[in-house]
Amino acid sequence: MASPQGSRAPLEFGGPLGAAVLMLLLPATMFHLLLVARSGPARLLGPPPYLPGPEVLWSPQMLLLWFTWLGLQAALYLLPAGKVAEGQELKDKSRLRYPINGFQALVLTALLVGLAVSAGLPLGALPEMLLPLAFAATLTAFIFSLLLYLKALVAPASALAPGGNSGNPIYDFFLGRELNPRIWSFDFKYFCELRPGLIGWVLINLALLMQEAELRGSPSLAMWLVNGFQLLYVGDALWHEEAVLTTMDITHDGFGFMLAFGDLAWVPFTYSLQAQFLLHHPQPLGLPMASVICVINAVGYYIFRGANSQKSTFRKNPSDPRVAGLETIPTATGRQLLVSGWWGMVRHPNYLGDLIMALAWSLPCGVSHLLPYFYLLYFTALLVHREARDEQQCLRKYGLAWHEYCRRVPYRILPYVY
Ligand SMILES: NC(=O)C1=CN([C@@H]2O[C@H](COP(=O)(O)OP(=O)(O)OC[C@H]3O[C@@H](n4cnc5c(N)ncnc54)[C@H](OP(=O)(O)O)[C@@H]3O)[C@@H](O)[C@H]2O)C=CC1
Ligand SMILES: CC(C)CCC[C@@H](C)[C@H]1CC=C2C3=C(CC[C@@]21C)[C@@]1(C)CC[C@H](O)C[C@@H]1CC3
Repeated sequence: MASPQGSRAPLEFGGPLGAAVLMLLLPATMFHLLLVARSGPARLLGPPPYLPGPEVLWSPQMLLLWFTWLGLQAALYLLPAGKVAEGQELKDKSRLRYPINGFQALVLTALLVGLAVSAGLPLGALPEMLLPLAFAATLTAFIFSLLLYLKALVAPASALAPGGNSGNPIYDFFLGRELNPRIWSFDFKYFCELRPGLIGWVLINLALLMQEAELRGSPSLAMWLVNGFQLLYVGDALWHEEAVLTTMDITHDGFGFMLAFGDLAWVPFTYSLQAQFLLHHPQPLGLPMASVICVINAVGYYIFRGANSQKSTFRKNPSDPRVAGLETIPTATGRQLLVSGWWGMVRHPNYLGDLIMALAWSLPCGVSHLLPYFYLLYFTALLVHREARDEQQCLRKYGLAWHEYCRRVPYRILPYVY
């Protein structure tokens, strides 16, 4: 089948075989991590301590809890709080509208959870429920992706994504066929990208901190750091929610298993791995080392936020005094590319900042185990692959001007190395 533009889009992620392997490997990896994080040896590459049977994974109560969580986040999404933003222009020249109230959703969730805990909700019991909850999230992702695939069968061609319409059902199920699947104004991809998973990640971290306090009298310094750093990251993402409207996930990728599983299951249950590890493997951390780690996180955040804000300020208004003095390359599309400031240092300064923060999230867990460094390893692979995909898209968009940018800024993520 031809892509919506009329020409075949190149297959990504290793084509149908790659997609099939990833659909098995990603959930298996997530369950492996959940199991080994609580095991004594906590070996990333060793076998899991046991294979959980259906009685451990399947629980109607946990399924209900999971749907209550999704329902709460959906209700907060629909609250008429905050502004409404327009997305990028679509092929038919229209623009979709999106509510920008993710930060309010985070604050309201915190208030509701605070109230529930003071009324006796045992949040510290959540760590014991991670396996059945992760199973419920994975099942939801599979069923949801199937429904999205079926919905795309009746969607107009103009609603299809450039990538996930190869005609191969496995590949298209994985990548997602429809670009912005919606029911009325409820945008499924945008909702999933930022709300249930990211806020769920923070909530799981908090539950692990409370459980540690129950077990050991008070949370450890390492646990405080991991919770603080990751809360900053999630708070920042929701505060700058509008920026997600220009990411390739929203503008280019369809909504299929990759993003449904990534957003709903992978993010909350694997991104909380460091806090899971710390609950079961307490690590001594002195103030001098903690201070060094805080500085590393601050440097990473400074680069990440500086680069992201510089680009979004420039894209909104190139004459803004904060960016007007920067050097640019004109492109045939009428848009310009920044070639000085953060975007003159490497072609993806925001990825560099993100990776430095990833290192700071693992360091509180010490160096005795590889397991807490899983996020750093996975994230490096994800960003290297993502950078290559973005590069291809920019080459198609900007042609010669992109070649000129690559000549002027030769390094992709790490200056003088890569
Ligand atoms: N924690 C996680 O799991 C993940 C985090 N992230 C983070 O999310 C954020 C968004 O990442 P992502 O969506 O991948 O991409 P970017 O925010 O880096 O956006 C890439 C786009 O920026 C524009 N651009 C590239 N170079 C220039 C330039 N020199 N001047 C002006 N514009 C330029 C191009 O789009 P155009 O020209 O059309 O504007 C390009 O397609 C990043 O900070 C990343 O680290 C991303 C993925 C996963
Ligand atoms: C499991 C798969 C291999 C890949 C799944 C990818 C998803 C987990 C990520 C794709 C893009 C993401 C973005 C973010 C979180 C992870 C996913 C959903 C952010 C929201 C993280 C915070 C940043 O400030 C913005 C990011 C946008 C992209």
